[in-house]
Amino acid sequence: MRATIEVSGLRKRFGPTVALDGMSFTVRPGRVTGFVGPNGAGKSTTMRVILGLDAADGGHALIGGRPYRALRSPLRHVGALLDAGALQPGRTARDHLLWLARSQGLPAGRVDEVLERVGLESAARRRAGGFSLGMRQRLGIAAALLGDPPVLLLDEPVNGLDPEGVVWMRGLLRSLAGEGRAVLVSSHLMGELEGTADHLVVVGRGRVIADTGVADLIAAASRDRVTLRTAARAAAASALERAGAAVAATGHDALVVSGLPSERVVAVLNADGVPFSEVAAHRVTLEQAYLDLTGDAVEYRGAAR
Ligand SMILES: Nc1ncnc2c1ncn2[C@@H]1O[C@H](COP(=O)(O)OP(=O)(O)OP(=O)(O)O)[C@@H](O)[C@H]1O
Repeated sequence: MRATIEVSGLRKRFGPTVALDGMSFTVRPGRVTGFVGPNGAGKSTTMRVILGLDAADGGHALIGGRPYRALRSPLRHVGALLDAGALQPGRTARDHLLWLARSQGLPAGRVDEVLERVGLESAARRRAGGFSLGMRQRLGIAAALLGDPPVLLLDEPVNGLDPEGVVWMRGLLRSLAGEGRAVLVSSHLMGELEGTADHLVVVGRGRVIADTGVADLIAAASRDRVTLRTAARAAAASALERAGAAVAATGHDALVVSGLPSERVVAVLNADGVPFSEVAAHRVTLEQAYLDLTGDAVEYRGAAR
């Protein structure tokens, strides 16, 4: 089976609310694709439609070329973490996974493998009802991995994880993609995705705003941004603003200058006799690049009501 998710022209309304308005993108194997956008942009609805939990009004969503409902033994094709709270609190972690394996015709031997992979071996015989949110997330991931699927969909997997758990999750997602799986991860934490995702699908108001490599997005947003070190911050800022740049202070002797290439920044400062000690290319964070993309576009926020 091909390790891909293809979403094409999905439309979905909830009464007067347009949740999906022509959502289209492809998740490719061997990389982590971040799925991001403001609250209400349609991320969860898209994931639910991919997994056959919601029916779309139009368009289609395919896993390895087939709709979810046409998959036999779906856990072998796609693993999902949508709601880590959805488990029987009285069951032990191991029994929960054994029940799931049995119901899907998967070998019971997989249960101990996935418990080890998510670091829950020592808690395997404890009742899941007493698990912390982080442990529930790990158990949810274990369930998603039970069928060794080539495609994974994870909704906010770092939610509720402590810093150690976040580092662990990042490593796990990287290694799952390294094994050639297609990994789609929704998140609100851009800082997290910066260290994890190779690719980003940015959505707003039920459709795709940008479908881009993380490195390309950061490079594009960093273009014409320089960091300037100067003891004469006020004089530098006014000279550069007169030349058309936007200037922001980032430290007692540092400015970030946007809108002018570094050679122009140097020329403007020299022409005004403003001293400086350093002009360097500025690399924006993924969060800043994302805000550049979505921040000024009110139309991308929320769904039409
Ligand atoms: N079952 C439902 N009934 C009514 N409206 C719904 C339902 N599910 C989603 N919506 C609406 O559809 C739109 C898209 O919601 P969705 O949960 O897919 O967005 P999201 O991008 O996942 O948001 P968040 O980041 O807050 O999780 C929102 O306006 C939401 O209120």
